[in-house]
Amino acid sequence: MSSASPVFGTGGEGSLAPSPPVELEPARRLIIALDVPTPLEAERLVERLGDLPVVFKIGHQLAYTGGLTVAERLAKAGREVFLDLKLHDIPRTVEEGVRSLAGFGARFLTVHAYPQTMRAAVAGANGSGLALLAVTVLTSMNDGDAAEAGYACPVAELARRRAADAVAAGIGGLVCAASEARALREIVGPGRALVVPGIRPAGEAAGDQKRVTTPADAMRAGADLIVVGRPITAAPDPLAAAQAIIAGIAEGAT
Ligand SMILES: O=C(O)c1cc(=O)[nH]c(=O)n1[C@@H]1O[C@H](COP(=O)(O)O)[C@@H](O)[C@H]1O
Repeated sequence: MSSASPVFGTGGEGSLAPSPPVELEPARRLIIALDVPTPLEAERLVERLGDLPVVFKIGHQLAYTGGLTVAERLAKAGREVFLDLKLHDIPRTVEEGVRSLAGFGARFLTVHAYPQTMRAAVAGANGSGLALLAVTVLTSMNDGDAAEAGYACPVAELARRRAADAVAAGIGGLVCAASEARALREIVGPGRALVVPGIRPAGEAAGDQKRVTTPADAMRAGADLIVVGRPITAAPDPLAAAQAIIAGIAEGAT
């Protein structure tokens, strides 16, 4: 296992192999969402966070203003990078898109948990170091939102179904809410990463998130890594906010 893959080994299939999780220091379990408008602001934020060995996530907001270049620079500097592009398209487009993204040196890439999409992504990532994470049900959704989108089952059941589909497709990890983490662990076993967004330190505004949990509770529920955006990016002192969250990770992991 290389130092660039501290959580789980790569399966050589573009996914994470079901191997035992490795002990990780708490900071390595924190994924910070660089949800800012420009590469310059992203780089300033990274600088303010100093040498904390966190994972940096680049999503839609930053990717469309040059964020892939930021990803490449961070990866070249030895930082862990997560491309959160949530791919979902016809199989060929997904497979070739993943193949193109494999060149940026990122460690993680998200796709939506549709069987056809996941199989195509696994094919595209084959032979690269890119670990695929399938987004089960967005943490901004509750049962009412799932019904509005045409799903006849609660989000917890939809997440379970998608987790099973992800295992069948050979995907190595899932993005899920902490409320589903225990049930999904039963489905995916110990070797696949559970990545949990919707994290709010006690007392912080949920904003558009509907299935939220504190850092410590997410770890207690079985998260391998947690994703945090606004509680850090909007904090007056992002480094202090990140350190408080890392303390919560350590508390929940013991
Ligand atoms: O894939 C993700 O990272 C993701 C999945 C999900 O279900 N919910 C979710 O919030 N995210 C991402 O996690 C981050 C959460 O940001 P905050 O709500 O600001 O902490 C955002 O970048 C979202 O795009």
